[in-house]
Amino acid sequence: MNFFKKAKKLKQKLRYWEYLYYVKNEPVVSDEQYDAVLLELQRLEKIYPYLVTDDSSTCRVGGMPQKSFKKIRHKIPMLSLNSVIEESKLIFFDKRIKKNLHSTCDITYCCELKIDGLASSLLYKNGKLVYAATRGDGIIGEDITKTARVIPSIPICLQNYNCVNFNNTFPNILEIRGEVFISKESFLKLNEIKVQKGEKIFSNARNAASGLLRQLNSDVKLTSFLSFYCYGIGYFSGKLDLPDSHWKRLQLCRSWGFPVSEHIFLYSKIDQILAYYSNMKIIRSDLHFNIDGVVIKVNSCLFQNKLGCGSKAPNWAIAYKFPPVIGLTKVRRVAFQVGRTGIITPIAYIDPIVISSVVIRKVNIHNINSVKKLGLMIGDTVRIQRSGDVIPKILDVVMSKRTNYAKSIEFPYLCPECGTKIIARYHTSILRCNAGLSCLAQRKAMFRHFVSRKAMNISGIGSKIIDQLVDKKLISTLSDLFVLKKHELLALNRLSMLSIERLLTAIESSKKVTLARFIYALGIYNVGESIATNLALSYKKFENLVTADFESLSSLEYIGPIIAENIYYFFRDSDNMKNIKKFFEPSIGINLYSII
Ligand SMILES: NC(=O)c1ccc[n+]([C@@H]2O[C@H](COP(=O)([O-])OP(=O)(O)OC[C@H]3O[C@@H](n4cnc5c(N)ncnc54)[C@H](O)[C@@H]3O)[C@@H](O)[C@H]2O)c1
Ligand SMILES: [Zn+2]
Repeated sequence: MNFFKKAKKLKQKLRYWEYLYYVKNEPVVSDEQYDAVLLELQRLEKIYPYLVTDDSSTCRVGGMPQKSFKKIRHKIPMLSLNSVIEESKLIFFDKRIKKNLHSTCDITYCCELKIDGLASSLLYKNGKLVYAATRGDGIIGEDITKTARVIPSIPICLQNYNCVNFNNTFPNILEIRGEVFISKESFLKLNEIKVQKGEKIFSNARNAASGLLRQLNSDVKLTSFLSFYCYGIGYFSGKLDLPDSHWKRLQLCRSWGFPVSEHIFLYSKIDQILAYYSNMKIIRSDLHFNIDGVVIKVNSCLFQNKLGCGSKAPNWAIAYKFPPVIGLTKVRRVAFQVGRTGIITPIAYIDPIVISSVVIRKVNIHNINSVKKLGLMIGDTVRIQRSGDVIPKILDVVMSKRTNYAKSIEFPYLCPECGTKIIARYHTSILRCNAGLSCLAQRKAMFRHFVSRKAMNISGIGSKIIDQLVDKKLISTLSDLFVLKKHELLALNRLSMLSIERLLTAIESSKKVTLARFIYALGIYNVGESIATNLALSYKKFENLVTADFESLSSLEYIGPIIAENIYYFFRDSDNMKNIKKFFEPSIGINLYSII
């Protein structure tokens, strides 16, 4: 692949992940995976500067504002931060600052906690809060004024605590910037409430803060779980001259009533900064909120102005992030789970372990090659990493802790669900039950996928109901779901009349669906959410996709020939087409009302 194509692919991938992370609040990859791809793009763009375009994630603040919100244009852009994990890169940052300021002396830095929440901007006119906005894409943010007014630590009116110098006067216009977050305790409470309500829990505290802050109709009780820390002043105007250093400005903000973290220190020697970082890493677990690193900022506002900003981040600050959290635990058993496409995945059941406030009980090991590579045995102690949000992963086996009782893992020869002989493609490391939809595990998985939130989003129909419906042969092809009758549902265990009514309403309203979701819901092999969205955008109409020839499909940049072939043959299969036709018959009437 030429570099231009490669860069284009990386940009598309990053943009899609950003959409899921910032807009949908549903990341599908870990922060490390995202950062690794961003770094790959950065490297490519450094060697071939002509690859740099305005829409590249290396130049943009990722977080396009959601359509459903009123928009607010920031008075000055709200940027992100460049970040480093290695000590050597932090040292290099200090050197670069000195070089750019033509200084041989030490520079004073204001060192702060990097709170893991959402950047927000609060605008005060003559001391009164007039609006609040998210960072959005850095230029335009989402209007969150209503929600911000309910957050207890956000002052509605500025105060004047111990402020001798400013005589009860405030800037006419003052824009405060800070992080909205949820404390560890409130996060747990919030998820308890969600469990009680039978709703999906938030996967981590940042997600929870983002979810609560960006509610369209804010629930006052839940919103009051949010907190705010101020970390700077954006725009200001009026007669007042503000102090000339970032640290003094933070003190002023504190005196106006804004919460400012206590863990803010001024240092000029790099060794002091490294020690600060190490200390914060130690006290991190005792803090009542999550941090994912520290932020080092040039303290002098004059120097900040001289150093200026790039399109994505200021040149005068850097986030020095903590490495991901790792925990040790034991593997108790390994089960083999049959997925929608018959692929059998080893799942390690572990002694439950809490990492970043989430209990982890099982870890997906993907395929038998990974089991072999890890050299994993039952009873082994393993290191588990849960990077930011998403999926936990076994990093390695702690061999020094292996005992004589460790048992080797037996790979199955028969499908654990239907007993069909497994096609053991050991060379490709994939185990697969080829029984297709006659393997009940696969049929159930197909329905679970179809109703899932990112597909048809039919709430109230969980795995247990699907299992019963399939076992009782009430559904066998996807369209059967739409012709389920009340009396059939009444035959299921534990379903009240009310939940049946709700379920039927959910099924009915799922008929109005976007083309992208519908394509994804069909469960074509290897067509995930991203490819489904791209297919919808490319073909615009379902008929166009159905009739697309192989040349057209394989010319798409975002899929390779194998997926193109899967899609092509999926729509050439007479059973598939028979079922698809049913969706659009008047008795069901699926309505593809928009592309994405
Ligand atoms: N997993 C995914 O799919 C995915 C997708 C997109 C982004 N990400 C993650 O998000 C990161 C980028 O997000 P980002 O642009 O919000 O950057 P960031 O979170 O790495 O850093 C910038 C943000 O830090 C916050 N912050 C906290 N304390 C601060 C302080 N004291 N001073 C100044 N700012 C402070 C502000 O909100 C600021 O906007 C990536 O590095 C990646 O790890 C993950
Ligand atoms: Zn099977």
